[in-house]
Amino acid sequence: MNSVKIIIAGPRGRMGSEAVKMVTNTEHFELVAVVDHKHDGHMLSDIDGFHSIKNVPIYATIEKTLQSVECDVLIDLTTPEVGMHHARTALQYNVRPVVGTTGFTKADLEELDRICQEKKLGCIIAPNFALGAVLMMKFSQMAAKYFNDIEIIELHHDQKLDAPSGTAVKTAEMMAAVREFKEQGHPDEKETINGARGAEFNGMHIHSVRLPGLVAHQQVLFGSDGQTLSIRHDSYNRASFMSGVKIAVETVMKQDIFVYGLENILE
Ligand SMILES: NC(=O)C1=CN([C@@H]2O[C@H](COP(=O)(O)OP(=O)(O)OC[C@H]3O[C@@H](n4cnc5c(N)ncnc54)[C@H](OP(=O)(O)O)[C@@H]3O)[C@@H](O)[C@H]2O)C=CC1
Ligand SMILES: O=C(O)C1=N[C@H](C(=O)O)C[C@H](O)C1
Repeated sequence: MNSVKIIIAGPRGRMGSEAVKMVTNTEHFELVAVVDHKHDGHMLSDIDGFHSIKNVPIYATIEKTLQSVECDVLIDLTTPEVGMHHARTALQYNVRPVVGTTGFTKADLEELDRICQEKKLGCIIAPNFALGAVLMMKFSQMAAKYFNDIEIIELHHDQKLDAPSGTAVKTAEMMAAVREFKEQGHPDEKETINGARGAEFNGMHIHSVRLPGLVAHQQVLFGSDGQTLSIRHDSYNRASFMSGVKIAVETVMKQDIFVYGLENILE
């Protein structure tokens, strides 16, 4: 297999630094550059934590990176506005994006889908790369056919910028596709403190917990007459996401379509 030439945006981040490790430790992957708005012109080996990673240049912008190196795939782990710009630009340069960044709008996803169709290029956006989390979403979707009383509780570290999490939104979308619609809770319920019932999505409620010590966790609660069902997934570190990132990079090289969600590429 030819090696896949990869650029990573956000290499100093919690996820980006783990992705640098995964890519440089994978035989058929080659890290050819990174995008870091704060270290233009440096080498990755100049940065603490990356001293052993040689010959990887840093560019401040995606444009400069794509004009300077030849590459196949962009892995983006930044912020929603930056990630959207990176994905759109990568596709314009015929580079396939694998995006873990969350917080994209429906319009963002539709735009990327449109560009992929025009360019006949693959792009994978996955709100959660942990295989266990993908199963949690799929199991929740299965359960939502039979239990339409549902509450989602997602719990994350307190440095997270977006709420609800991308995973919670994706889970709610997957369940809404099969669930008989129901407005959750009592028809006359009133919040005495704003937000007490969480965010509302298609009649379901999503509760976002932020605490130091947590990494990424989600519980989907189903209720029915005399019974409840809880489906829970926990990520205790960022390495838990990397097998999914690796699969996404391998898959995006063989695809010429837009994919939203890792569940759509797993056997
Ligand atoms: N799909 C999945 O499985 C997962 C997705 N995520 C998502 O991934 C994203 C990143 O999460 P996390 O790693 O925890 O966040 P971090 O804040 O740790 O990392 C984001 C990084 O992006 C950098 N950055 C910001 N702007 C730019 C830019 N213009 N160019 C290059 N780098 C830039 C930041 O640098 P600086 O701080 O110096 O500005 C920072 O190092 C989030 O959206 C999160 O929700 C997280 C975990 C799993
Ligand atoms: O910011 C995080 O940490 C995570 N973000 C993703 C999300 O928003 O769902 C995936 C995972 O939950 C970790």
